[in-house]
Amino acid sequence: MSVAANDHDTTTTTTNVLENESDTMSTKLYDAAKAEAATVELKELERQISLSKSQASLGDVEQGSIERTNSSFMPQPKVPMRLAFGEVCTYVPAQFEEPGVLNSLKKAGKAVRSAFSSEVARAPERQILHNITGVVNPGEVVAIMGPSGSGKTTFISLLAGRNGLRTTGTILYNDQHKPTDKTFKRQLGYVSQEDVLFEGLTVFETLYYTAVLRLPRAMTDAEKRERVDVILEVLGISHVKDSIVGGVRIGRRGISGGEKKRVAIGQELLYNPSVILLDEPTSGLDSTTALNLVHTLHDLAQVGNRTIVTTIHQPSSRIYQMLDKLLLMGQGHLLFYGDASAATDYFAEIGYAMPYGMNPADYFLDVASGWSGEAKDCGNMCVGDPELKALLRAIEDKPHVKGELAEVKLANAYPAAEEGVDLVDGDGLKEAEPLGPTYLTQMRVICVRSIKERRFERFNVDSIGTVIFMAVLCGVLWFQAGVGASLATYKGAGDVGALLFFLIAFMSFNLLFNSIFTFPNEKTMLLKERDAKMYPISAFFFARTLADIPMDLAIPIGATTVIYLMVGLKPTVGAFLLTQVVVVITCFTAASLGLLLGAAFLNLKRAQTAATIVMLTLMLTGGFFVQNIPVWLQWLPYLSYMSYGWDALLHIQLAGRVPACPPGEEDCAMLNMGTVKFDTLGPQFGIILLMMVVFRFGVYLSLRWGAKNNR
Ligand SMILES: Nc1ncnc2c1ncn2[C@@H]1O[C@H](COP(=O)(O)OP(=O)(O)OP(=O)(O)O)[C@@H](O)[C@H]1O
Repeated sequence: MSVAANDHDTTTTTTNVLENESDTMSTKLYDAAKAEAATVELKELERQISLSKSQASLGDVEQGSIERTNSSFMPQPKVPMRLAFGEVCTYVPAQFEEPGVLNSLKKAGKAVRSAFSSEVARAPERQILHNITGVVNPGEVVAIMGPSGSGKTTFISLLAGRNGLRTTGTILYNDQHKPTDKTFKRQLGYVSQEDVLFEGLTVFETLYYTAVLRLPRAMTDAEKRERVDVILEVLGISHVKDSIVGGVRIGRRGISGGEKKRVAIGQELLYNPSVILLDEPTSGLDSTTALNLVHTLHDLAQVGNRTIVTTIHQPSSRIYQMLDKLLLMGQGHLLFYGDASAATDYFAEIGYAMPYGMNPADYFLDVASGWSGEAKDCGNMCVGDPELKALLRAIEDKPHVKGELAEVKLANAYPAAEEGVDLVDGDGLKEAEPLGPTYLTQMRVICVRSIKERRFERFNVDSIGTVIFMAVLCGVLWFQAGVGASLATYKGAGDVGALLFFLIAFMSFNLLFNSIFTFPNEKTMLLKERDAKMYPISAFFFARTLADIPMDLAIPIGATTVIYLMVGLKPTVGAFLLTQVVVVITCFTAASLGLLLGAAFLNLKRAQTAATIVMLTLMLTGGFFVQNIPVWLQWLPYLSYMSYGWDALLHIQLAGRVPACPPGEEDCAMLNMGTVKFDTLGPQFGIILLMMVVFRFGVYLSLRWGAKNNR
């Protein structure tokens, strides 16, 4: 069987690490029971695979060019979900809101004013969804169609609970779960329009890591791998399982656009959700690939009793025939909701008969665009289009309301479950929800995944090359400047002081500017995985911190060793080790500051600008360049971690080795070296470490609250 556990060299190490994790006794007992259940499920799967493969080959013959999918061997979701949405209206600000601090202050001011006034002041808004109502039953595939800008993405993201716009009306699953409920979100599979994938991972790794993060801890590693193989089979991407995803960021081509889309769908299918919501899964695909994909969705809905809603741009007539229900939208209005096969008759009834031989999907898009068959100056998207108004009037006069839509009114009557409040578990959802991976597993997977994802990144190679070049250049320029004889003069001591400042400044520059990339680059992935409640933000934070440690250690230690030997700094083991420790903790503090700026802005351009300003300020006030700082700015050097690092290095390398000062000029040796603030090393270490902890805590807070507001 092709889904038997395979050797995957790249993931074996991780697996071993993950397998070794020890849990508590009670968890083990629970796991054992679950594992038994999972084994039975897998055996059943194996039986179904062979059955369905023979059916699939029959299907190939029957359908000619259409490749039949093997979705029937996917395990069935435990709780079928009926989706009901009633009178959904959504509003956006009528005007673009200028981002920035000033605007935020203005908004805060307005909020305070309105809190004290009886009138509720609301900024002018534009309504983008108008009373969207309908019911989707388990086993159905509903296609949301409409011209560009008609509100498809807005609506499907509302169904997925991933849209923060002001919305009225009701969206309920099984008449009780709101899509935004934290406990329920995991039941929803949502595939967004953009492919949010790690470009540096292979297809198998992408799905495997998602499996470990999403599937119950009771499943063994082999079972998770088998599940991944099943998904690869179902989606027809087994042949690219060891290819990298690829993309612009890593500068490598990988799998095709259609394959990427299927990997994204696979990530959602892995945990076998009852509801799958897809935003334009067929865009960019050729018609046959698109047909195959819709065919797979259709199978998944029918075989597994899943509820599937997908937006679709311009389906071919063959795809259209495969849809169960059509939800047609035009400028945010619901134009039709019901059996896709009944749409043509309905539009003919209200005076919009489809011309003979036309693809119904094309015709409905024309109708929804307010197209009357003649070209207009403003194209087909005129606001207040008279044709669209006429259509809406005709629909209002003779609505296509089936009996089940009346049920939505009932759904409206249900009190919506408040977020965070325990659900009345009428459909057994809670019993169906097994324990996810442990915190330690989450951290390990995110950490290993980050290290693997970055294996293609050029900037690592570039930055190592830059550091080695600069270290050798320093060694040449200050060659043997640190030997005892050179230190016999104030000038010689000053030279070494300058080198030590350069060492601290250069090393921390390098790490700070490398680390500001971390979070802006992973922002979309973090938001996606956070939305799916895959792990707490702290697991991501600790894992990313761990993943950075090898590089953050290797670069400074390597460069400092080269410089130390070439310059001939203090030749004792103690001094060498202390110098390394000072450089490393200063670099960690700089990296923490870089992470903080990246996490606070989550926007590379702005983070880079902020980093340049902060870094230059810290450098100028670090004590080397300016000694007579204006009184009102004299607090600044105390914020410069560079000044503490440099101070510590001066102490280690020069204390007691420079010539004695003439009477009355006790500070002469440090004349060009700022002011040595402490006679011992402890306070410098303490302050740098404290700064590091504060910056890291800031990173955590920024990720926790910042990510939500940076969509
Ligand atoms: N956050 C927002 N702020 C302002 N306007 C918005 C916002 N979200 C959606 N809109 C507006 O709502 C309307 C519907 O947008 P939506 O993206 O849902 O359309 P769509 O049918 O998915 O379009 P397309 O097929 O081109 O993706 C558009 O006019 C869009 O400009």
